[in-house]
Formats: sequence, C-alpha cells, structure tokens
Amino acid sequence: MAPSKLNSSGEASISCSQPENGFPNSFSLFSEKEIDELLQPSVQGSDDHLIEFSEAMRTVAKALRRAAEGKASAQAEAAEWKRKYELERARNLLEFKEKSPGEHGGDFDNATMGNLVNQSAWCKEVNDQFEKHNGRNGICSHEVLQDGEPVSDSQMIGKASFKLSWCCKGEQSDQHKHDIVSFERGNITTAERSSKQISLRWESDPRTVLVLTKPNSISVRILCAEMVRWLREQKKLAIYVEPRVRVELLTESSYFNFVQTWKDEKEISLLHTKVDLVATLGGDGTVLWAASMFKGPVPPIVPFSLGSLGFMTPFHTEHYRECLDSVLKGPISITLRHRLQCHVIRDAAKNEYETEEPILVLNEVTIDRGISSYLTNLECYCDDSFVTSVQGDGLILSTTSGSTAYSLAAGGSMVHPQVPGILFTPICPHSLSFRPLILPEHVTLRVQIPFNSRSHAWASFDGKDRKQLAPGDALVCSMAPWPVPTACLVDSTGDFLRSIHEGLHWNLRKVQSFDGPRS
Ligand SMILES: NC(=O)c1ccc[n+]([C@@H]2O[C@H](COP(=O)([O-])OP(=O)(O)OC[C@H]3O[C@@H](n4cnc5c(N)ncnc54)[C@H](O)[C@@H]3O)[C@@H](O)[C@H]2O)c1
Ligand SMILES: Nc1ncnc2c1ncn2[C@@H]1O[C@H](COP(=O)(O)OP(=O)(O)OP(=O)(O)O)[C@@H](O)[C@H]1O
Repeated sequence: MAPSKLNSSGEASISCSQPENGFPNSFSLFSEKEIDELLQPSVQGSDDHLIEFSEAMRTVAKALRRAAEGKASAQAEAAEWKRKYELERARNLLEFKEKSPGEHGGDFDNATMGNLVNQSAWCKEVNDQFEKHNGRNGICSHEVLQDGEPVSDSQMIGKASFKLSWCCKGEQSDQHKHDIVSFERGNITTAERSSKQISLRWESDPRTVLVLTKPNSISVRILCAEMVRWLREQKKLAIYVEPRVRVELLTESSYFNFVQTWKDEKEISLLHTKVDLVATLGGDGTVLWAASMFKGPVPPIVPFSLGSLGFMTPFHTEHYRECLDSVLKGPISITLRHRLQCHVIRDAAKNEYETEEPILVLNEVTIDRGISSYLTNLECYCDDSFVTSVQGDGLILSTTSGSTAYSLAAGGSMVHPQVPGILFTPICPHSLSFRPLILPEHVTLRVQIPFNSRSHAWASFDGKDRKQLAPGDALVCSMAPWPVPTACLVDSTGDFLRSIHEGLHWNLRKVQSFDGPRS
C-alpha cells in the first residue's frame, strides 16, 4: 500500500512519488475514502454475485447428494428384494416337490430338501424377528453384500441349521412374540417389548468352525493349535483358519494339513455359507476383526478371552473344551449385536450414482479432525432434520455394543447391547451444553463436511480404515440388516453387567461404614 498523509480537510490522501514518465499519478487526486466509495459498489456487486453463485452451487450439490443417498438406499432395497426372491424361490421349490414327489423326486436328495426347509423356516423366523427390531430388513440373507453373485441353495447345503427363540421372564417359547400395541378406546398399551433374551438351538449338528486369532501372541498360537486338534479329533469338525494361521500351524506340524483357508476376498465373502460357528481367540479387537470379515450375515461367534479388557469376550480359555462342548450341543443364549452401515458420499464423485462400498461397524464410526489442528465443523442431519453443527474434535456414531468403547471415553452413556439405538456422542465439543444423544435405530444420519470447512475430516471404522473426507463429502449411516450374534456365557444382561463391573470397575466405591450419624 502506498504511504498516505493528511490533506487540508484532515483526510488521508495517497501520495505517490512522481513517476519517471513525468505524468502525475491520478490516485493522488483522491482521498482513501473517495477511492473506497468509488470501488464499493462494484466490489459489493461482485460479492453479491459470488454469494448468489455459491448458494446456487450449494443447492446443486445438495440435490446431487440427495440423489446419491437415494441410490444407496435403492441399492439396499434392491438387495432386500433379491433376498426375498431367493426365499420365495426356495419356498416354491419345496411346494413343488411336495405336490409332485414322484416326478421330481430324483432332482433333490433328502439332505437338500431338509436344508431348504430349515433354511427357509429359519429365514422366516429370523426375518420376522429382525423386522420387529428393524422394521425393514431381514438378517437372513443367502447373498453377500459386495460384488458377489447370489449364493445358490446347493452352496448352503453343508451348513447346519438352527432356530432362534425368545425367552421372556424365564419362559421359553419357539413362537417368538411380536410387539403388540393395542389402541382400543384411545388407550395405548404394549403387551410385549423388544430385546428379550434370544436362544439359539441347533437343528442339525454344526460341522464347520472358523478359528480366528489375534496375531503375534505366543499364548494364542499355542491355544489355537490345541483347540484345532481337539475340534478335529473329538468333534470331527472341519476347520477354517486365516492363511497366516494355516502357515503357522503347518510350520509346527504337517498334521494340520486338514485345516482349510481361503485365497482371496471373493472366498472370504462366501465364508458365511460354509461356516457354522466362529471361535475368536484374543480381545475385543479380535471380535471386531471377526465381524469385519462378514459383510453380510454373520455366523454365531464364541469369543474366548485372551486380551486385557475383554468386554465382549466372556469365555475363559481354561475351560474351552467344556464351553465349546455346550455351544456345539446348544441351546445357547446369544446377544444380537447390531451393526451400523456407513456410506461415504464424495462431493467430487463424477456422477451422483458413484457411491463407495458400504462399511459395516460393530462399535462405531468416528469422524474427527485427524492430524489437523483446526476445530472440525460437522453438519449433522437425522433423516431430513438438521440436528446440530459439531464444533470440536469430532463425532462418534456408535452402536449400543460400542457404547462401552470410544463413546464411553467421550462421555456417552453405557447402553445394554440389546437396546436398539444409535449413540450420537461428540468428542471434545467446544460448547458448554453439548450433551450426547441416543437416537432410535430406524433413523438415517448424515454427517456433512461443510464447503467452507477449514480442513478435511477423517472417518474411521471400529478404530481402523481411516478415510479422508473433503469439504462437501458426507458420511451416511444407518442400522445394518446383519447383526453379529455372539454367544453368552450366562445371558445378555448377565454378561453385560459382569463386563461393566469386572472390566470397567463401574461404580466401585468403598461401602460406607455402619458406625456414624443416623437419622
Ligand atoms: N479414547 C478411547 O477410549 C478410544 C480411542 C480410540 C479407539 N477406541 C476404541 O477401540 C476400538 C478398537 O478396538 P481394538 O481392540 O481394535 O483397538 P485397541 O487395541 O486400541 O483397543 C482399544 C480398547 O478398547 C476396548 N474395546 C473395544 N471394543 C470395546 C467395547 N465394545 N466395549 C468395551 N471396550 C471395548 C478394547 O478391549 C481395548 O482395551 C474402537 O472401536 C474404539 O471404540 C477407544
Ligand atoms: N485375526 C486378526 N488379524 C489381524 N489383526 C487382528 C486380528 N485379530 C485382532 N487383530 C487386531 O489386533 C489388535 C489387538 O487385538 P485384541 O484387541 O484382540 O487384543 P488385545 O489388544 O490384546 O486385547 P484388549 O483389546 O482386550 O486389550 C486389534 O487392533 C485387532 O484389530
């Protein structure tokens, strides 16, 4: 800026030195105020224009985002219809077979038919049950979420079938109960509510177990070899392990040649059609790892504790034979742990139909500031309503299973894992009044990085797979149709309370002594 001095009227005037060409600088004729007044209308005009333009861009971006979200939900709906079609087809096959046993008897052996009957009965039951919880999707699916062709019935033949039933106040019933809401004469009453203890009973013997282990632990490695040997010799089961574990077992002895594994992602995506049960040897991280391997339906998981906290791992390794024995016999109590399905929607996507693969989380999805030192600014919407703007370190969208993990550390409530809900927990909000929320399970949440955000944000899924979110990007999150069934040592509530007491030392305080003032 050129140096200024006061003119006779006391206003600053631009005093430029005489240019070399000898002509006076025209700016020196005007005061700063006059220049401002001269420029103001045109700058103001272009500002208005820019604001108008950016608002128009926002509207366009919003419309594109809506379309992308619509696409994501249409995809989920299409998958659901496909699943229903598969079930219907299985049912029709059965009816056809029943009506004309002589004509087509040779096409299906008894095992195939039995399996179809069981699968379809199980699917109906589980579907009904999940619809009760979730209102829209079933948890039984014969197809995988990602790039997989639908799994044919014949591929499912090796799998054991099982039935789920509800227990209520000590009473067991195969007929699971629906919420009954009566609305007679203006009085609303509910006879049953959701989230009862669920019991799993095998209808045919489990035949295949997947053993998943925490890496780099000698004790886990030793136990894994022992357990695999026992499952094979005493229980005559087929065993799957990760490729790394198969190599470890074979290094120990060629005896383990029978152990099966997979080669690629495609084979992993078909695991749920082959595996009846998953045993995890490690801590909570290994349970999360196991869940992340199944992008669709998840077989029941028996989590053995070889970690430090073990909130979700109630089974003790010293008694692994007895535990597995009773789980393989059944019935067992299970906790159906709900998962969240997350879509990252890029503003920079070439077209509105370009969405990334969904990511399923058992604990939480976190949107934070990553390495940036700026405050994150996240605009949050619940269905179509604006919730709030998070200004702080970030936000955690957690399942109720994850309520005792990162969300707890950020001040969220601890919630029983069978309570269906989504926790909305800010991380270090720069506000005095930002309390965490718990939202119902049927909502869709959208976290939007505003266009005027000072920095990128980062999303991480169960503490892993960090993805950068640029201004304009969004993360859309809703309850996934495939929960993670984990076996309970006692039951869902007993295990939860034991974990918060023994694992987190919840409300531990010395008992007040008897001798003291009394009213
Ligand atoms: N400040 C925090 O508390 C914090 C920070 C980052 C991540 N985490 C949690 O770590 C999880 C990943 O676990 P990991 O084992 O792969 O990483 P990790 O090895 O870093 O372990 C994190 C700790 O969280 C515990 N934990 C995990 N899930 C839990 C649950 N549902 N309830 C109670 N405790 C649980 C684990 O036992 C472990 O002690 C993330 O999903 C996140 O919830 C917590
Ligand atoms: N099969 C696996 N392959 C690769 N990584 C795994 C596997 N199982 C577990 N992990 C990872 O190893 C890490 C530690 O596992 P885990 O949490 O089970 O053990 P821990 O830390 O000893 O137990 P705790 O969390 O109770 O202290 C986690 O980050 C988890 O994601």
